[in-house]
Parts: sequence; structure tokens; C-alpha cells
Amino acid sequence: MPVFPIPFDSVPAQPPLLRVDGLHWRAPFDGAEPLFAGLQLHAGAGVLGVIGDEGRGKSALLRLIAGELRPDAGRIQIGAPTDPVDAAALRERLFWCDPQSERHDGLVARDYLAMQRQGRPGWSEAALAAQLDGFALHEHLDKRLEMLSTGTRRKLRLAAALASGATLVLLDDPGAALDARSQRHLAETLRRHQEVPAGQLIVVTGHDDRLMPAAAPRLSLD
Ligand SMILES: Nc1ncnc2c1ncn2[C@@H]1O[C@H](COP(=O)(O)OP(=O)(O)OP(=O)(O)O)[C@@H](O)[C@H]1O
Repeated sequence: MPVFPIPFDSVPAQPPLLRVDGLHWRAPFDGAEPLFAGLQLHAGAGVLGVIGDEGRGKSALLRLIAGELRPDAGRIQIGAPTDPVDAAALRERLFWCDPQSERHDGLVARDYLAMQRQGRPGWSEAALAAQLDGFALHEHLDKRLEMLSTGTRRKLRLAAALASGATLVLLDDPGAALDARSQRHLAETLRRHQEVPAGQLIVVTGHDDRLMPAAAPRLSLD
């Protein structure tokens, strides 16, 4: 297992939207190696790729950033240091697109989207429409999530993430289980976002950087 520190500044000229300082974490089971030992990561608006083989800690890093896992040591800050830290403010700032989640599977797709829209002042109907077109989701909007294929469910979650307007969007292995057309659409969406990031950071994990815009910075966990 790799052990860091990695000094990493994706776009040093911009104010960071994500700061990870001195992150230490190991999985809570006997014999687990530390996955992060002093990770430093400051990233500004745009796309950040987190690349690594199986088990390198890509999902764990996103869960640590999302607050689902507790760091053993270190600080994680989303947005400016002066931003409020209550749950509503965090919801505005963060969209965590967890592909493993089954939380919303009983909802009809358009109700899932309506629920995700709540409490997100940056939500964009235009961005949502572009994602529904790009991922060919219109015909699925009246179905419950549990009736959808794995790929379609993932596309629906990605559409919500990309419409959310959250300051920080975390996409865990978004290319997995996507058809070729959807992969092209996602790569194009990320490329455009890298060109015009509009104050938003999208963190994308993957085993390789196929989906990443050429200009986007990468953090390798290998
Ligand atoms: N929520 C968790 N609780 C306990 N251990 C975890 C948790 N998430 C990950 N781990 C452990 O951390 C290690 C890294 O797993 P992780 O899923 O982050 O890797 P990954 O790079 O995302 O791999 P993959 O490409 O296979 O998804 C594994 O040993 C895993 O068992």
C-alpha cells in the first residue's frame, strides 16, 4: 500500500475549494496498512482526477472528504475557512455521488431529482436538462430507481450531481457500468467544466484517466 505525504496543489493561483491537510487514515481492522499518512491536497475550481488501482483508497478518500469516515488525524475543509459548517450549509457545498448507495432506490426517478434539488440554491435546470439528454434518461423518469439497470441508476445520480451546483462534487468511479455513449457524454461534460469551472470543483476517481480532461490535474494513489 502506498504511504504519502503528497504535496499537491492543483491550481495554486486560485483559492482552494478543497483543502486536505495532514490527513492520516487506515481502515479500522487488524493489520490494515495506513492508506494516508500526511496527505496534503489543495484543489481549486475545475476537475481533479484521483487515479489508482483497486484498493488504493480512492473511495475511502471521498468518504473521508464527505464526512462518512473520520480521519485518524488531519483537517478537511470544503469551501472557504470562514464558511458556516452546519448541515444545511454543507449540503449546499457538497454533492457526494456514492455509487454503492441504495438509499433512494424506492423513489421514482423524477422524485429523486426533486429531492436532490431541495436545499441547493445553485441547482441548474438547464444543466439537468443537458444531462437528461446526454445520458438518454427521459424515458426512465417515471420508474423507481430499483427498477433501473445499474448503469441507468448511476447516470441518474450523475445527472443530479452535475446539476447540483454544489461547490464540491465527488464522483466515485463514474465511468463504471456506463455505456460508451454515456462515457463520451461524461468526458465531454468534464472537459467543458474544466474550461469554465464557475466556482465548482468536481473530483473524479477512476482506475485510469480516460474520462479526465487533458488539462485537469491528477492525484495518483499508485
Ligand atoms: N468504509 C470503510 N470502512 C472500513 N474500511 C474501508 C472502508 N472503505 C474502504 N475501506 C478499506 O480501505 C481500503 C481501500 O478501499 P477503497 O474502496 O477506498 O479502494 P479503491 O481505491 O476505491 O478501490 P476500487 O478501485 O476497488 O474501488 C480497503 O482495504 C478497504 O477495505
